[in-house]
Amino acid sequence: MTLNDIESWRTLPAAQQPEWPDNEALGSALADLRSYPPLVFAGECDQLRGRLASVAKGEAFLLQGGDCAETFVGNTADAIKNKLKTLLQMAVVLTYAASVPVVKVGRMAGQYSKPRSSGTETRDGVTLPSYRGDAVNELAFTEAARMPDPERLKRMYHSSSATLNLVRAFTTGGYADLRQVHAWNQDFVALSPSGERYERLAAEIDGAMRFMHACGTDPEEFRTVEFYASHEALILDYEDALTRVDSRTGDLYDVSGHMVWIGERTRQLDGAHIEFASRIRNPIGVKLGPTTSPEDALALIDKLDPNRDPGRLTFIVRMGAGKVRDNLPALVEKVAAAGAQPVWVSDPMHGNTFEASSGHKTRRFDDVLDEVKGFFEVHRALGTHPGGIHVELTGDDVTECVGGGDEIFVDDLHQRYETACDPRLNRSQSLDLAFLVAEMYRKS
Ligand SMILES: O=C[C@H](O)[C@H](O)COP(=O)(O)O
Ligand SMILES: C=C(OP(=O)(O)O)C(=O)O
Repeated sequence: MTLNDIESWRTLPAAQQPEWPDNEALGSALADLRSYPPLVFAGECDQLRGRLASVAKGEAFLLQGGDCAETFVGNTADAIKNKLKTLLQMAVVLTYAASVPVVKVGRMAGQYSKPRSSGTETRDGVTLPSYRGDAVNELAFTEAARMPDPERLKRMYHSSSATLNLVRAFTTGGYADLRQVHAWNQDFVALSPSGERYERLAAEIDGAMRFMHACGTDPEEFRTVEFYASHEALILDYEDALTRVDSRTGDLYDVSGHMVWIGERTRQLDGAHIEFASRIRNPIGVKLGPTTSPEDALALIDKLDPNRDPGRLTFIVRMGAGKVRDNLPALVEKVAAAGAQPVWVSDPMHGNTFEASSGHKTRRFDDVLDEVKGFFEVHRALGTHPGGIHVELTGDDVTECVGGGDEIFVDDLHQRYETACDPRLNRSQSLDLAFLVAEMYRKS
């Protein structure tokens, strides 16, 4: 393969791309990006594909989560640590309570662009381009802020690099050591019912580890955590500029993240995004919304995973709590009958968004839970593996989704509504979800 092989997407329609006002400035930003070092190593992408192959075979569970939209100003040490801590706590709950190895993938270090329902936003009679993520423009509602600026693509690279650097330090430098299982919860235990529940589980894990230590076993695996980065491959110019030929194999890898996914709005079979994804060797996710037909799913498999490589393709199902039980079975059945074995993951967020009476875009925790339940029920009935969850969450105590054990009401939403795009589960709601999913997993 040569870098020319990645360019085939350019001849096809590419949905949801920014309208850059200055092509010369875009060209210059892309040239800089092409000269930058990779953010991840192709070998790590292969390793993740191996882990996802275990998920596809029913031997592990995928936990994928993070912000709806990362932002440059929100990319602080505390925010990264809190998100990572939340994901580690969820993983511990799932690993211990469901007794299943958990593959940990952040929606982090690259989640800077957003597809939008409408290209423009109108407020008080003023219409401006929609916010498309910090990689493109700014959230502030002014003409200057909403103007796409390709220099932002370089900031996306640098912010992703900084996040990855800290995440790698935390996950290999001692912070993620399983002996810290209590420490991750210290600031939280007294604050929420799920924090207390977690504390009890952490005490059991502590006991088990002391027992193993006393027996002379102190596995190295407890000291570090394997953690991967993923984001939506939305802005194809950026992903293209970060694609490299792997010197080991000669294959193409998008080294902007370990795993990338194609969203519900850009997964057209004859579109540029699927073409781009078909050319790279990274593990690929594709969102499947409620209108997906079995034929769509099979065609996606033929295009993206013609060799039926377990771990190559993850279907991220986001149908909505009211639809998943009706629409998912035909997909899973036909895909299995065709001999394919993608990873099946539930995204219980994107099909359950609504506008609250307060005007905030929100989601009900109960709907989120119900969609995951429906997803598990379908797989249980068909004898297939409910491979994981994909969740929009933050480690901060925001008030963006209603419900949860530490209940948030519509009237609370204004208190800490901080997302740049869609509502995320806060830390308490995320842990609640992990406990409930662990129960479902055990039963299935
Ligand atoms: O995260 C997903 C989409 O980008 C988001 O739901 C789009 O939101 P919109 O419908 O407000 O454009
Ligand atoms: C845009 C997203 O989701 P979907 O493509 O499923 O709407 C997302 O996950 O950020």
